[in-house]
Amino acid sequence: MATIAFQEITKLYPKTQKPAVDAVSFEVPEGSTCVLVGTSGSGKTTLLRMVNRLIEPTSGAIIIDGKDVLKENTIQLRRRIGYVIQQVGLFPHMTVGENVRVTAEIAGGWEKQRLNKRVDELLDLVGLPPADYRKRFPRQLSGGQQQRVGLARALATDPAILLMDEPFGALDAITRARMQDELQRIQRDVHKTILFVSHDIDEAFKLGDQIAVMSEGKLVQIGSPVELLARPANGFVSQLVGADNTLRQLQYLPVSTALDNRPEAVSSAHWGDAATCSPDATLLDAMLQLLSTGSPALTVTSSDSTQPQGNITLASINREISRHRGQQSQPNQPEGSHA
Ligand SMILES: Nc1ncnc2c1ncn2[C@@H]1O[C@H](COP(=O)(O)OP(=O)(O)OP(=O)(O)O)[C@@H](O)[C@H]1O
Repeated sequence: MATIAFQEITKLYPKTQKPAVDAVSFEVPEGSTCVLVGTSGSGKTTLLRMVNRLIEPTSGAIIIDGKDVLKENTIQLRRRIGYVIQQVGLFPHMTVGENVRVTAEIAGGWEKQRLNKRVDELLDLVGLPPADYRKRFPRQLSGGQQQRVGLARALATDPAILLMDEPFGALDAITRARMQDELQRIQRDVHKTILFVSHDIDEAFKLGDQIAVMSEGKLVQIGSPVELLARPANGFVSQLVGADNTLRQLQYLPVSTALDNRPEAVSSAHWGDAATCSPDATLLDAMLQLLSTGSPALTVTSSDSTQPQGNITLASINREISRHRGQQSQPNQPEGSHA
Protein backbone atom coordinates (compact mmCIF):
# COMPACT_ATOMS: atom_id res chain seq x y z
CA MET A 1 0.00 0.00 0.00
CA ALA A 2 1.12 3.57 -0.54
CA THR A 3 0.20 7.16 0.20
CA ILE A 4 0.45 9.67 -2.65
CA ALA A 5 1.38 13.22 -1.59
CA PHE A 6 1.25 16.06 -4.11
CA GLN A 7 3.38 19.01 -3.02
CA GLU A 8 2.92 22.27 -4.94
CA ILE A 9 2.89 20.20 -8.12
CA THR A 10 2.85 22.35 -11.27
CA LYS A 11 2.80 21.66 -15.01
CA LEU A 12 3.34 24.39 -17.56
CA TYR A 13 3.23 22.88 -21.05
CA PRO A 14 5.78 24.31 -23.51
CA LYS A 15 4.57 27.37 -25.42
CA THR A 16 1.63 27.96 -23.07
CA GLN A 17 1.06 30.95 -20.79
CA LYS A 18 -0.90 29.40 -17.95
CA PRO A 19 -0.07 26.24 -15.95
CA ALA A 20 -2.36 23.28 -16.71
CA VAL A 21 -1.79 22.25 -13.06
CA ASP A 22 -0.95 25.09 -10.72
CA ALA A 23 0.75 24.45 -7.35
CA VAL A 24 -1.58 21.66 -6.29
CA SER A 25 -1.04 20.05 -2.87
CA PHE A 26 -3.02 17.24 -1.29
CA GLU A 27 -2.68 13.65 -0.10
CA VAL A 28 -4.38 10.42 -1.08
CA PRO A 29 -4.08 8.20 2.02
CA GLU A 30 -3.04 4.61 1.39
CA GLY A 31 -5.82 2.21 0.57
CA SER A 32 -8.29 5.01 -0.19
CA THR A 33 -9.93 6.25 -3.39
CA CYS A 34 -9.73 9.89 -4.45
CA VAL A 35 -11.82 10.99 -7.42
CA LEU A 36 -10.71 14.06 -9.38
CA VAL A 37 -13.60 16.07 -10.78
CA GLY A 38 -13.77 19.45 -12.47
CA THR A 39 -14.58 21.21 -15.68
CA SER A 40 -13.07 20.12 -18.98
CA GLY A 41 -9.46 21.27 -19.26
CA SER A 42 -9.10 21.83 -15.50
CA GLY A 43 -5.96 19.66 -15.35
CA LYS A 44 -7.26 16.32 -14.04
CA THR A 45 -5.56 14.07 -16.61
CA THR A 46 -2.35 16.10 -16.45
CA LEU A 47 -2.27 15.67 -12.65
CA LEU A 48 -2.95 11.93 -12.89
CA ARG A 49 -0.31 11.31 -15.57
CA MET A 50 2.36 13.09 -13.58
CA VAL A 51 2.12 10.33 -10.94
CA ASN A 52 3.50 7.68 -13.31
CA ARG A 53 5.52 10.30 -15.18
CA LEU A 54 3.81 9.96 -18.53
CA ILE A 55 3.93 13.74 -18.07
CA GLU A 56 6.93 15.33 -16.34
CA PRO A 57 6.08 18.02 -13.77
CA THR A 58 7.55 21.50 -14.19
CA SER A 59 8.00 21.98 -10.45
CA GLY A 60 6.87 20.59 -7.11
CA ALA A 61 7.06 17.01 -5.92
CA ILE A 62 4.98 13.84 -5.83
CA ILE A 63 5.95 11.71 -2.89
CA ILE A 64 4.93 8.06 -2.71
CA ASP A 65 5.71 6.51 0.65
CA GLY A 66 8.38 9.04 1.37
CA LYS A 67 10.10 8.81 -2.05
CA ASP A 68 9.99 11.52 -4.72
CA VAL A 69 8.77 9.88 -7.95
CA LEU A 70 10.92 12.29 -9.97
CA LYS A 71 14.01 10.63 -8.53
CA GLU A 72 12.84 7.12 -9.38
CA ASN A 73 13.57 5.00 -12.43
CA THR A 74 10.41 5.33 -14.57
CA ILE A 75 10.24 1.64 -15.48
CA GLN A 76 10.37 0.54 -11.86
CA LEU A 77 7.94 3.30 -10.92
CA ARG A 78 5.38 2.18 -13.52
CA ARG A 79 5.56 -1.41 -12.26
CA ARG A 80 4.31 -0.14 -8.92
CA ILE A 81 1.47 1.82 -10.52
CA GLY A 82 -1.42 0.29 -12.46
CA TYR A 83 -2.94 2.47 -15.17
CA VAL A 84 -6.44 2.09 -16.61
CA ILE A 85 -7.85 4.35 -19.31
CA GLN A 86 -11.03 4.56 -21.35
CA GLN A 87 -9.41 3.17 -24.52
CA VAL A 88 -8.41 -0.13 -22.96
CA GLY A 89 -5.70 -0.78 -25.59
CA LEU A 90 -5.62 -4.59 -25.45
CA PHE A 91 -3.32 -6.31 -27.96
CA PRO A 92 -5.86 -7.46 -30.60
CA HIS A 93 -3.86 -10.48 -31.79
CA MET A 94 -3.40 -11.87 -28.27
CA THR A 95 -5.99 -13.78 -26.27
CA VAL A 96 -7.38 -12.37 -23.03
CA GLY A 97 -5.07 -14.68 -21.07
CA GLU A 98 -2.02 -13.59 -23.06
CA ASN A 99 -2.91 -9.92 -22.64
CA VAL A 100 -2.92 -10.30 -18.85
CA ARG A 101 0.03 -12.69 -18.81
CA VAL A 102 2.29 -10.33 -20.72
CA THR A 103 1.93 -7.72 -17.95
CA ALA A 104 2.28 -10.29 -15.17
CA GLU A 105 5.52 -11.44 -16.82
CA ILE A 106 6.89 -7.91 -16.68
CA ALA A 107 6.53 -8.06 -12.90
CA GLY A 108 8.86 -11.07 -13.06
CA GLY A 109 9.50 -13.71 -10.46
CA TRP A 110 6.72 -16.08 -11.53
CA GLU A 111 7.45 -19.62 -12.70
CA LYS A 112 5.45 -20.71 -15.76
CA GLN A 113 3.00 -22.82 -13.77
CA ARG A 114 2.51 -20.11 -11.18
CA LEU A 115 2.13 -17.48 -13.91
CA ASN A 116 -0.82 -19.33 -15.50
CA LYS A 117 -2.43 -19.62 -12.09
CA ARG A 118 -1.87 -15.92 -11.47
CA VAL A 119 -3.58 -15.02 -14.78
CA ASP A 120 -6.57 -17.18 -13.82
CA GLU A 121 -6.73 -15.57 -10.35
CA LEU A 122 -6.76 -12.11 -11.92
CA LEU A 123 -9.50 -13.04 -14.42
CA ASP A 124 -11.56 -14.48 -11.57
CA LEU A 125 -11.00 -11.33 -9.52
CA VAL A 126 -12.44 -9.10 -12.27
CA GLY A 127 -15.40 -11.39 -12.84
CA LEU A 128 -14.30 -13.17 -16.05
CA PRO A 129 -14.29 -16.94 -15.35
CA PRO A 130 -11.00 -18.08 -16.93
CA ALA A 131 -12.45 -21.25 -18.46
CA ASP A 132 -14.82 -19.07 -20.53
CA TYR A 133 -12.63 -16.09 -21.24
CA ARG A 134 -8.93 -17.00 -21.16
CA LYS A 135 -8.83 -18.07 -24.80
CA ARG A 136 -11.05 -15.36 -26.29
CA PHE A 137 -9.70 -12.49 -28.34
CA PRO A 138 -10.48 -8.87 -27.43
CA ARG A 139 -12.85 -8.50 -30.43
CA GLN A 140 -14.97 -11.29 -28.92
CA LEU A 141 -15.64 -9.24 -25.76
CA SER A 142 -18.13 -6.48 -24.94
CA GLY A 143 -16.85 -3.03 -23.95
CA GLY A 144 -17.42 -3.78 -20.25
CA GLN A 145 -15.59 -7.11 -20.53
CA GLN A 146 -12.66 -5.43 -22.28
CA GLN A 147 -12.54 -2.91 -19.46
CA ARG A 148 -12.41 -5.82 -16.97
CA VAL A 149 -9.41 -7.26 -18.83
CA GLY A 150 -7.84 -3.79 -18.68
CA LEU A 151 -8.32 -3.82 -14.91
CA ALA A 152 -6.90 -7.37 -14.59
CA ARG A 153 -3.88 -6.25 -16.57
CA ALA A 154 -3.41 -3.16 -14.39
CA LEU A 155 -3.54 -5.38 -11.29
CA ALA A 156 -1.16 -7.99 -12.74
CA THR A 157 2.00 -6.47 -11.27
CA ASP A 158 0.22 -6.17 -7.90
CA PRO A 159 0.78 -2.41 -7.85
CA ALA A 160 0.17 -0.42 -4.67
CA ILE A 161 -1.42 2.37 -6.72
CA LEU A 162 -4.06 2.41 -9.44
CA LEU A 163 -4.48 5.42 -11.72
CA MET A 164 -7.83 5.33 -13.51
CA ASP A 165 -8.66 7.96 -16.13
CA GLU A 166 -12.37 7.89 -17.02
CA PRO A 167 -12.15 4.08 -17.19
CA PHE A 168 -15.90 3.60 -17.55
CA GLY A 169 -16.57 6.71 -19.63
CA ALA A 170 -17.40 4.83 -22.83
CA LEU A 171 -19.79 2.34 -21.24
CA ASP A 172 -23.58 2.52 -21.19
CA ALA A 173 -25.18 3.55 -17.88
CA ILE A 174 -26.07 0.02 -16.73
CA THR A 175 -22.68 -1.52 -17.54
CA ARG A 176 -21.01 1.49 -16.00
CA ALA A 177 -22.92 1.08 -12.72
CA ARG A 178 -22.04 -2.63 -12.72
CA MET A 179 -18.34 -1.85 -13.25
CA GLN A 180 -18.43 0.66 -10.39
CA ASP A 181 -19.93 -2.05 -8.13
CA GLU A 182 -17.22 -4.47 -9.28
CA LEU A 183 -14.48 -1.96 -8.58
CA GLN A 184 -15.87 -1.43 -5.07
CA ARG A 185 -15.97 -5.19 -4.54
CA ILE A 186 -12.40 -5.65 -5.81
CA GLN A 187 -11.17 -2.70 -3.75
CA ARG A 188 -12.56 -4.32 -0.59
CA ASP A 189 -10.17 -7.23 -1.33
CA VAL A 190 -7.10 -5.45 -2.65
CA HIS A 191 -7.04 -2.06 -0.83
CA LYS A 192 -5.15 -0.17 -3.51
CA THR A 193 -4.54 3.56 -3.35
CA ILE A 194 -6.70 4.79 -6.24
CA LEU A 195 -6.64 8.11 -8.06
CA PHE A 196 -9.62 8.21 -10.41
CA VAL A 197 -10.65 10.89 -12.93
CA SER A 198 -14.36 11.22 -13.62
CA HIS A 199 -16.79 13.57 -15.32
CA ASP A 200 -19.68 11.90 -13.57
CA ILE A 201 -20.45 13.33 -10.17
CA ASP A 202 -22.62 10.34 -9.20
CA GLU A 203 -19.64 8.08 -9.95
CA ALA A 204 -17.44 10.34 -7.80
CA PHE A 205 -19.91 10.17 -4.91
CA LYS A 206 -20.19 6.41 -5.19
CA LEU A 207 -16.49 5.58 -5.43
CA GLY A 208 -14.65 8.42 -3.70
CA ASP A 209 -13.52 8.37 -0.09
CA GLN A 210 -12.39 11.86 -1.07
CA ILE A 211 -13.39 14.03 -4.00
CA ALA A 212 -10.88 16.62 -5.26
CA VAL A 213 -12.48 19.46 -7.21
CA MET A 214 -10.29 21.18 -9.81
CA SER A 215 -10.84 24.38 -11.74
CA GLU A 216 -8.37 25.99 -14.12
CA GLY A 217 -5.41 23.99 -12.85
CA LYS A 218 -6.10 24.70 -9.17
CA LEU A 219 -7.44 22.50 -6.44
CA VAL A 220 -10.60 24.27 -5.29
CA GLN A 221 -11.66 21.85 -2.54
CA ILE A 222 -10.97 18.33 -1.33
CA GLY A 223 -13.13 16.43 1.09
CA SER A 224 -15.43 13.49 1.59
CA PRO A 225 -18.62 13.48 -0.50
CA VAL A 226 -20.59 14.50 2.59
CA GLU A 227 -18.21 17.38 3.38
CA LEU A 228 -18.49 18.72 -0.17
CA LEU A 229 -22.24 18.43 -0.10
CA ALA A 230 -22.69 19.89 3.38
CA ARG A 231 -20.00 22.58 3.17
CA PRO A 232 -19.10 23.41 -0.43
CA ALA A 233 -16.22 25.93 -0.43
CA ASN A 234 -17.98 28.20 -2.93
CA GLY A 235 -20.74 28.41 -5.51
CA PHE A 236 -18.66 26.60 -8.12
CA VAL A 237 -18.22 23.49 -5.93
CA SER A 238 -21.83 23.72 -4.84
CA GLN A 239 -22.98 23.73 -8.46
CA LEU A 240 -20.56 20.98 -9.51
CA VAL A 241 -21.49 18.56 -6.69
CA GLY A 242 -25.17 19.42 -7.00
CA ALA A 243 -25.43 20.66 -3.43
CA ASP A 244 -28.97 21.78 -4.27
CA ASN A 245 -29.92 18.31 -5.51
CA THR A 246 -32.48 17.16 -2.94
CA LEU A 247 -32.17 13.46 -3.75
CA ARG A 248 -28.37 13.60 -3.43
CA GLN A 249 -28.66 15.37 -0.07
CA LEU A 250 -31.10 12.75 1.17
CA GLN A 251 -28.85 9.94 -0.09
CA TYR A 252 -25.60 11.20 1.41
CA LEU A 253 -26.19 13.53 4.36
CA PRO A 254 -26.18 11.68 7.70
CA VAL A 255 -29.04 12.10 10.17
CA SER A 256 -26.63 13.89 12.51
CA THR A 257 -27.01 16.96 10.26
CA ALA A 258 -30.77 17.18 10.90
CA LEU A 259 -31.25 16.42 14.60
CA ASP A 260 -34.10 18.05 16.41
CA ASN A 261 -33.03 18.59 20.01
CA ARG A 262 -35.81 20.90 21.10
CA PRO A 263 -37.41 19.71 24.36
CA GLU A 264 -40.83 19.98 22.73
CA ALA A 265 -39.74 17.64 19.89
CA VAL A 266 -42.13 14.75 19.49
CA SER A 267 -41.34 11.83 21.77
CA SER A 268 -41.14 8.49 20.04
CA ALA A 269 -40.53 6.50 23.22
CA HIS A 270 -43.60 4.31 22.88
CA TRP A 271 -42.64 3.23 19.34
CA GLY A 272 -39.71 1.16 20.70
CA ASP A 273 -36.99 -0.16 18.37
CA ALA A 274 -38.94 0.72 15.24
CA ALA A 275 -38.25 4.35 16.11
CA THR A 276 -34.48 4.29 16.62
CA CYS A 277 -31.77 4.76 14.05
CA SER A 278 -27.98 4.96 13.99
CA PRO A 279 -26.16 8.30 13.56
CA ASP A 280 -24.62 6.95 10.31
CA ALA A 281 -28.02 6.46 8.69
CA THR A 282 -28.68 8.86 5.82
CA LEU A 283 -31.58 11.31 5.71
CA LEU A 284 -33.12 9.02 3.07
CA ASP A 285 -32.86 5.97 5.37
CA ALA A 286 -34.51 7.98 8.16
CA MET A 287 -37.23 9.35 5.90
CA LEU A 288 -38.12 5.87 4.61
CA GLN A 289 -38.16 4.50 8.17
CA LEU A 290 -40.42 7.34 9.33
CA LEU A 291 -42.81 6.78 6.43
CA SER A 292 -42.89 2.99 6.70
CA THR A 293 -43.31 2.81 10.49
CA GLY A 294 -45.62 5.79 10.87
CA SER A 295 -43.58 6.88 13.90
CA PRO A 296 -43.60 10.68 14.43
CA ALA A 297 -39.86 10.70 15.24
CA LEU A 298 -36.76 8.51 15.33
CA THR A 299 -34.36 8.56 18.27
CA VAL A 300 -30.79 8.66 17.02
CA THR A 301 -28.57 6.43 19.17
CA SER A 302 -25.18 4.95 18.40
CA SER A 303 -24.59 1.26 19.08
CA ASP A 304 -21.91 1.97 21.72
CA SER A 305 -24.01 4.39 23.76
CA THR A 306 -27.38 4.34 25.44
CA GLN A 307 -27.50 8.14 25.44
CA PRO A 308 -29.65 9.38 22.53
CA GLN A 309 -28.07 12.06 20.31
CA GLY A 310 -31.43 13.60 19.47
CA ASN A 311 -34.57 13.05 17.44
CA ILE A 312 -35.16 13.19 13.74
CA THR A 313 -38.52 13.99 12.20
CA LEU A 314 -39.85 14.65 8.71
CA ALA A 315 -39.96 18.33 9.71
CA SER A 316 -36.29 18.38 10.80
CA ILE A 317 -35.25 16.65 7.55
CA ASN A 318 -37.24 19.22 5.60
CA ARG A 319 -35.62 22.07 7.55
CA GLU A 320 -32.12 20.75 6.72
CA ILE A 321 -32.92 20.36 3.01
CA SER A 322 -34.47 23.87 2.90
CA ARG A 323 -31.38 25.31 4.64
CA HIS A 324 -29.19 23.88 1.85
CA ARG A 325 -31.52 25.29 -0.76
CA GLY A 326 -31.19 28.70 0.93
CA GLN A 327 -27.37 28.47 0.81
CA GLN A 328 -27.48 27.47 -2.83
CA SER A 329 -29.54 30.50 -3.82
CA GLN A 330 -26.63 32.73 -2.73
CA PRO A 331 -23.86 31.39 -5.00
CA ASN A 332 -20.34 32.64 -4.51
CA GLN A 333 -18.41 31.97 -7.72
CA PRO A 334 -14.61 31.92 -7.47
CA GLU A 335 -12.87 34.49 -9.61
CA GLY A 336 -12.48 33.29 -13.20
CA SER A 337 -14.19 29.93 -12.60
CA HIS A 338 -16.66 28.42 -15.00
CA ALA A 339 -19.05 25.59 -14.46
N1 LIG B 1 0.42 18.36 -24.56
C1 LIG B 1 -0.15 19.52 -24.25
N2 LIG B 1 0.36 20.69 -24.67
C2 LIG B 1 -0.19 21.87 -24.33
N3 LIG B 1 -1.30 21.98 -23.56
C3 LIG B 1 -1.87 20.84 -23.12
C4 LIG B 1 -1.33 19.56 -23.44
N4 LIG B 1 -2.11 18.62 -22.84
C5 LIG B 1 -3.07 19.29 -22.19
N5 LIG B 1 -2.94 20.61 -22.36
C6 LIG B 1 -3.80 21.67 -21.77
O1 LIG B 1 -3.72 21.56 -20.37
C7 LIG B 1 -4.99 21.85 -19.79
C8 LIG B 1 -5.42 20.69 -18.89
O2 LIG B 1 -5.65 19.56 -19.71
P1 LIG B 1 -6.10 18.16 -19.08
O3 LIG B 1 -6.23 17.18 -20.20
O4 LIG B 1 -5.20 17.82 -17.97
O5 LIG B 1 -7.53 18.55 -18.48
P2 LIG B 1 -8.72 17.62 -17.99
O6 LIG B 1 -9.27 18.26 -16.77
O7 LIG B 1 -8.26 16.21 -17.87
O8 LIG B 1 -9.72 17.77 -19.20
P3 LIG B 1 -10.89 16.79 -19.73
O9 LIG B 1 -11.85 16.67 -18.60
O10 LIG B 1 -11.47 17.55 -20.88
O11 LIG B 1 -10.26 15.49 -20.12
C9 LIG B 1 -5.94 22.14 -20.94
O12 LIG B 1 -6.04 23.52 -21.10
C10 LIG B 1 -5.26 21.50 -22.13
O13 LIG B 1 -5.56 22.20 -23.32
